[in-house]
Amino acid sequence: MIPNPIVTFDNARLAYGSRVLWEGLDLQVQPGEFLAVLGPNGSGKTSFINTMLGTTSLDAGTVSIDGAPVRRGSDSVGLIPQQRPFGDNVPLRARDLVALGIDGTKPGIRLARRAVSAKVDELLELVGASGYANRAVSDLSGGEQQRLRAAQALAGNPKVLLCDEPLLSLDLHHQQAISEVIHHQAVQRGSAVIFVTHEINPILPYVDRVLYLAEGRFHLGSVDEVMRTEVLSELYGAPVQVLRVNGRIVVVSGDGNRALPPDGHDHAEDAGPAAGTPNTTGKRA
Ligand SMILES: Nc1ncnc2c1ncn2[C@@H]1O[C@H](COP(=O)(O)OP(=O)(O)OP(=O)(O)O)[C@@H](O)[C@H]1O
Repeated sequence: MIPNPIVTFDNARLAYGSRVLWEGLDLQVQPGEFLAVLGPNGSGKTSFINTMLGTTSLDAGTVSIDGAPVRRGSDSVGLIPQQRPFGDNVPLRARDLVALGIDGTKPGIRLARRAVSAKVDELLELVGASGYANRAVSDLSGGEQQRLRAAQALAGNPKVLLCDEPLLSLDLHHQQAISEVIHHQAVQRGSAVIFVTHEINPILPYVDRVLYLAEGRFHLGSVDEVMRTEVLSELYGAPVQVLRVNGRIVVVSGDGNRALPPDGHDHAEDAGPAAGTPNTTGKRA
């Protein structure tokens, strides 16, 4: 039996002024599903996440979580936000930050201190952060802080786990480890994972479907359906080649000379690739 979807977009549209980011989006995400969201800078990936957090409103259509209209601060939704360094004045240790994900926003459901501490230890271990559990958050590197954000989001065991470029500042080893932890959350605990990324390769083994946003349009389907030369060329309105190299996906600009990340965006050159090619906190909101 197919379970009820946990996230449902119905004929959804998001525009800022005259600029349409996406429209006509019908999407149902099932518990345990892993959805990757790709697209070039400014295509609307973070805005898509924000509509599920209730911090950005659709201008047509609906989005619901667990059968109810989206609302801010829902316990059903967890977020690993885009990386922003914590300021020097954050007076927290690593373990305090993770603990906020357990009891920070739930008056009345406080666990005994010892239980919280054990749970924090478990989460720190999961993301490979036990070694700096007692250090001040503001003294940690970007990647170390990002692993804590992942632990904090997992602490609430959310039905929907929103991840906004969670691997950005991580080294390869920790990209792999955090991807595995997030996949485990989907498979073992049934969270629907919605994972915004510029780099699909670290999560390629786990992705069930891809939502690719570009040029005010989108394409939704399996990796094999979406990450294809014809599909991405049509989406961008310019020639792109999608290659598989040693199990990795490489997107190459239309002239075939330059490899781009799988989102088609040339991060080394923000003006975009060669002419004629695609240009390409805590806990809950
Ligand atoms: N509140 C807002 N009002 C007007 N424009 C906005 C607003 N929020 C975002 N935008 C614009 O909408 C576009 C999409 O932004 P968004 O952050 O969703 O893109 P993104 O795909 O996540 O980009 P990136 O890959 O760079 O993180 C951008 O051009 C951005 O400037």
